[in-house]
Amino acid sequence: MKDLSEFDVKGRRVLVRADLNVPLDGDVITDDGRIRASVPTIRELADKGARVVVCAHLGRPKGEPNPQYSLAPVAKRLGELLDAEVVFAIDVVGESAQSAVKALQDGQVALLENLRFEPGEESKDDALRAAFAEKLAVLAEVYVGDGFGAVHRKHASVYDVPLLLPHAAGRLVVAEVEVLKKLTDDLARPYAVVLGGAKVSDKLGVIGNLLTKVDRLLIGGGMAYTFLAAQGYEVGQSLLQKDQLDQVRGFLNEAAKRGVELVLPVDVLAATEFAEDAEYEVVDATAIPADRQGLDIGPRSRELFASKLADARTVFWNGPMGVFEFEAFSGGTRAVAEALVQSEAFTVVGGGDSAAAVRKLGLPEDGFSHISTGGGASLEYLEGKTLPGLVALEA
Ligand SMILES: Nc1ncnc2c1ncn2[C@@H]1O[C@H](COP(=O)(O)OP(=O)(O)OP(=O)(O)O)[C@@H](O)[C@H]1O
Ligand SMILES: O=C(O)[C@H](O)COP(=O)(O)O
Repeated sequence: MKDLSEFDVKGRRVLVRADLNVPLDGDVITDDGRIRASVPTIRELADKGARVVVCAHLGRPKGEPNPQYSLAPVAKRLGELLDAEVVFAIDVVGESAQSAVKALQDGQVALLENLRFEPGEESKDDALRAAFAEKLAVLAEVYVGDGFGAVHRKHASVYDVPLLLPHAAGRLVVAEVEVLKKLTDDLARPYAVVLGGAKVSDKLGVIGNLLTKVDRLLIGGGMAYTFLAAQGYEVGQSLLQKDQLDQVRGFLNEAAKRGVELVLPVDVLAATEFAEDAEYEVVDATAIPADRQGLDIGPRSRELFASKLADARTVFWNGPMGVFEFEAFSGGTRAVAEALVQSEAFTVVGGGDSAAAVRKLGLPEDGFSHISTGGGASLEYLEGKTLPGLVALEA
């Protein structure tokens, strides 16, 4: 990948694809980690006199404008972190974007509205994506790929635009790849991977390959219920990926065959509803009442997971163990995070919400070897998949 210092950017329009997909409560950013992580590249370009055009996505608005997913609060926060004005375009490639870019002076920064307001961004139709990519590409003369959390997506701004413009990798992408490489090369064993979170269908896909690499796989969070259901247990109203039950049964067999220890929760906090103040009880993971949903792993599972992490020498963790945003259901995530902080292993946490959880729970960031901005992206990297955003930067 080309380094961005290989380009003379002074006076040139540089399109930076960042991952600014931060958690929001209304229009309040609850964790600005991904914005902070994007600052070094943007600042370096601005300091060198580039006219910096930042583009990014937020949430999954499905190809049409939706004020709930506007990047406006992110533009404000980015400006505060840069200590400079960030001009916000209220569309992606329309009049507002074009005039904002045209008006940029050397060293100034603009942020375009959410890329996913445009149907071309995520389209599986190559021609539609290419047409949108053209519109983005004309806004700039150079492309810098720095949205590590999105490099696993074959989206216009990640994959097609760098093929149209001279391109370089940003500082964040370079740093992330450097650390994650250590987890694919010569790693110290036992190697444990902890998976949780809510993007169950996305992340179940990586398990097949992970089983060829890890010694232990711990499954918590929203992921766990499809595994429990695959073993024939009732999971009530918990997150469940019904169409992937057969696939999960295959993983259970494969793990047994390969001697990979697959660790599932033995108890869960079963709540009456998805709410901060929901009533709940601790139940065996094999006996979740039909009208309840598991919102966190239970106390015995916390101990079990911590014990399985205690002697690991390499640990990768993606996805909270429960709905950590609700105090009552944050215990499992805290237990795993604390186990990693106490461990002497090489520990990597990946994912927007996982990293946010570490900070929200007040754990020291330097208690981990690396906190990655990528969840799905780092998992797919570890799985050995070729990632479209990296392929494009290497071209
Ligand atoms: N049992 C559960 N039921 C419902 N939601 C859950 C459960 N456990 C965890 N979650 C939710 O999972 C979300 C995080 O999942 P996600 O897969 O997006 O992780 P991530 O670390 O952000 O990774 P990525 O960067 O790929 O998005 C949190 O908002 C959390 O509340
Ligand atoms: O949160 C993430 O993992 C990245 O920003 C990618 O988002 P996505 O899973 O909605 O593509």
